[in-house]
Amino acid sequence: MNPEQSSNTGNVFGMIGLGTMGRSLLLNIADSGFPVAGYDRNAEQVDFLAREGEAFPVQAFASLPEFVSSLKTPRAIMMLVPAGPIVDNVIAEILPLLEKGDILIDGGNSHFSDTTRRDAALKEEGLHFFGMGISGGEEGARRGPSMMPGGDTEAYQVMKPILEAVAAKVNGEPCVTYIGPGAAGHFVKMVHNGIEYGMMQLIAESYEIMRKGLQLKNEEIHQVFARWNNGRLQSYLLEITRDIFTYKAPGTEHFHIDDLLDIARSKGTGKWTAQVAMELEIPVPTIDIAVAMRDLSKYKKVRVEADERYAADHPNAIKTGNREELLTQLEQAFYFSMIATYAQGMHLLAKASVDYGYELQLDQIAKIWRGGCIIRAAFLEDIYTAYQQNPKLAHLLLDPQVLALMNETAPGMRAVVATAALSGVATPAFATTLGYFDNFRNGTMPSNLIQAQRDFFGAHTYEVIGKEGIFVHTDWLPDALD
Ligand SMILES: NC(=O)C1=CN([C@@H]2O[C@H](COP(=O)(O)OP(=O)(O)OC[C@H]3O[C@@H](n4cnc5c(N)ncnc54)[C@H](OP(=O)(O)O)[C@@H]3O)[C@@H](O)[C@H]2O)C=CC1
Ligand SMILES: O=C(CO)[C@H](O)[C@H](O)COP(=O)(O)O
Repeated sequence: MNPEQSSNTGNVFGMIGLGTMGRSLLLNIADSGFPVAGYDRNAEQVDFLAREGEAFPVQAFASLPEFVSSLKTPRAIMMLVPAGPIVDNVIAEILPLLEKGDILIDGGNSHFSDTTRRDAALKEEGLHFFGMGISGGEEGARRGPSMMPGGDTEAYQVMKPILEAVAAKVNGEPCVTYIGPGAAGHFVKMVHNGIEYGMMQLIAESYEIMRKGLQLKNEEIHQVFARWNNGRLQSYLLEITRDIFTYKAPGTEHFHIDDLLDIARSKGTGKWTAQVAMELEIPVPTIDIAVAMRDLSKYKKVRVEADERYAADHPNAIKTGNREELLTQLEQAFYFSMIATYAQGMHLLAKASVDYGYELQLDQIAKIWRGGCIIRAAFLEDIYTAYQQNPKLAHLLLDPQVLALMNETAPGMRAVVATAALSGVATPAFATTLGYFDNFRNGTMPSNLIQAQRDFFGAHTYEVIGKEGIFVHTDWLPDALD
């Protein structure tokens, strides 16, 4: 570290990585009147910022030492570079240029275990480090994202005025709050993305029911999503989906959605959510199936071959005399599944809070997700209210208002899953979510049989009703070895 470079004047904030997110967030911060600096290893990005930032208090640098020297001390620097080893490389490059007391923020989608490791290593160097999830995509970063900072509280207090100024606002309140110690911010952002995966899969399955099952045209599908988004299902993801179904590429007469290959890519946050949920033994099946279906989508060649071989025996068109009735049921099924997906995510957060010591306040997390982020939705207001009323709520589905909504929408959910299954329309996320719910509300699961089987073949022992905590073994075939 180099103590020669201390300065009480200069830019109050610096950004490393001037791509989609970094440039947009930096311009947002500059928009609020803070003098800022940006650095990228890519000269084109530096030029782009210099051009776009002409009207703002922004300086763009192609040299890391010059960038660091331009910052007021203690320095506040955020990295918005691709997650993984690149973050470690950037830290290694910048460390010799920093002083004790400087603040380094990782605003990317880093895995929370990397953040835990970096937090410990940078503390040793006398730096204040914090991991912060940012959501909202390019437009959110530029106009107002939802931000999930965790880790060093001292650093958060320094950054708070800037973060609150640039965050999205709901009812005048900023969509940013201190999330918790260590890697809490990145953990919460990861679960946000897991919920995002679940919601996107449910929307895709609704599209499948409409286009293949009901054979609706894109204009009609647009109308349905528009109607949903005007009601209780209102959400950012439905809003953009509605608009996707009106877009025609310049010079073409057809809808662009029909040109897109049906292979869904991913950067990993959904998979990490599913992996961690299994580690923590929290069921998040809607998120699991969303990850699995993105994986299945990649097997295009095999799917096409299977389609040709199986198609005749598995028609997709839904034979219904009443299209409007099915669309009403679909709206209910979507709301039911949406609630269950958020409930799974909140359940995971509650467990991680205990096991990892994150001290999460679920009401505050729901509150900052109401605006700016990709999973913002009218229903987040209900989640916020539920955890405000009962911070110790064991599961969102036990909240009385949420319970009433689940009961009201369950008939539509059952009708959609049954109709789709009988017609051969693939709705794995809807079906899985219903199965999750039906076992969640099941006081006597058939798991006693699994225990009997485990004990039969492996002498794994089991508990007896009324004697929980005492494990016994039975010789299930007493005469077999005689
Ligand atoms: N895009 C989105 O909607 C969202 C992204 N995120 C997360 O934010 C982070 C950034 O994403 P995004 O802005 O989309 O990524 P981009 O790829 O658009 O931008 C990353 C920038 O970082 C630069 N970079 C890479 N390595 C270095 C380095 N060693 N030193 C300096 N600059 C470097 C890249 O330059 P080069 O072109 O040379 O590689 C590029 O300009 C990721 O972790 C992402 O997961 C979070 C929320 C939303
Ligand atoms: O964090 C985000 C939004 O909240 C990013 O857009 C994220 O990269 C999307 O995930 P994936 O690329 O895996 O679909």
